[in-house]
Amino acid sequence: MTNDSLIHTTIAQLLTQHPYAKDFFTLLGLPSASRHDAVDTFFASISQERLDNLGLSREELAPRLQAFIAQMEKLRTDGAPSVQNITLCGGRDKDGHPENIRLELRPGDVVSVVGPTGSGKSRLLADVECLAQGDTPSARRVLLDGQSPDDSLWLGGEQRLVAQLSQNMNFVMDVSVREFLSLHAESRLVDDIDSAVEQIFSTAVLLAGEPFQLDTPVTALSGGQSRALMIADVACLSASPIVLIDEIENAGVDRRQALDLLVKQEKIVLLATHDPLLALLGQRRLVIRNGGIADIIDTSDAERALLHKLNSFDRKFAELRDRVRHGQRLDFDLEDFLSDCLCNAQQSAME
Ligand SMILES: Nc1ncnc2c1ncn2[C@@H]1O[C@H](COP(=O)(O)OP(=O)(O)OP(=O)(O)O)[C@@H](O)[C@H]1O
Repeated sequence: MTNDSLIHTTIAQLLTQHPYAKDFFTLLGLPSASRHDAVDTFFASISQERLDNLGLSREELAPRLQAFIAQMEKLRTDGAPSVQNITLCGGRDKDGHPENIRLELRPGDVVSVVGPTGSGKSRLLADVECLAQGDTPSARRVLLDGQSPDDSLWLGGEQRLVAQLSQNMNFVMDVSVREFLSLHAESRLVDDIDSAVEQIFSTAVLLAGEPFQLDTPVTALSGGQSRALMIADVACLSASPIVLIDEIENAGVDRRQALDLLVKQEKIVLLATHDPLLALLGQRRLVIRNGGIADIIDTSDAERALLHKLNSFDRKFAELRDRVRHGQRLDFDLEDFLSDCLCNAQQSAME
């Protein structure tokens, strides 16, 4: 739309084509009665005092509106920032010893980050998050498509390359799950907000295992539900191609499904964990010792086969957790329980 045709159209028509322009008009103090006015009529009716408060001249309004629409359309059509690979270039450990690694990760890669408490797992995730360039305590560098990222990538907001899901997630907004998801979908300029909200919500409920409702206030969600909601949100809505997860074991989330979901979206996933089942879900694991990557272990076929069997043990343990959660006693025969576990494991190994 040219500047000229834009200012002669009615605000109502413009909002049908570009719903996000509502924010622009609201800032200028649009009363709902003015929606049937042409854009230029509305611009002419804005008081000089309001323009002075906003630091704008009347002549600037039309070009500003056009630039705003162009920028929003660009965001809408550009979609996710794309990355073919990231390269992690070693820095040094806590004693200053060099970390001799150069690790390339591609979309769909899941890498676990393992190591004792305090060894530096979170530091590694933080280095990826800030796209470190030798400027963090570990002196690591992160390259995007083989190059140092350029400054435009530190824009933040929704075009961010990296999404982080951390263990401590507290909502501070007093809104319902529906409002929270709608706001996010709106800010991502999603066309069909209701379907996006439904999709994220049903995925989150599946992951959480414990049902909640669309009108539940986000502040009333349990730790596991909040985490499930954020994982579903990142998987279904976030444009970020890199996802960092700091521990999902204690959150009552179906961890396997959560990871599968992220992998299907062709994200690069780095997952710090102490849990053997999660660690084995990655194609490889980075072993952190004293602040440095001490080893890189590729998950072997034997480990994958073991994981399959251990998962059936885990499902049996999940039944126990459920019983405890529902206030039941754990009075069962241990021998029977173990032979049940083994039988399931053998069955799943044959599938
Ligand atoms: N290479 C390094 N050089 C200097 N300091 C480091 C390095 N790696 C980690 N650290 C520092 O060591 C401390 C512990 O690291 P971090 O919190 O990453 O450990 P962690 O493995 O995530 O621990 P936890 O399992 O308890 O979450 C932090 O202060 C971190 O900044």
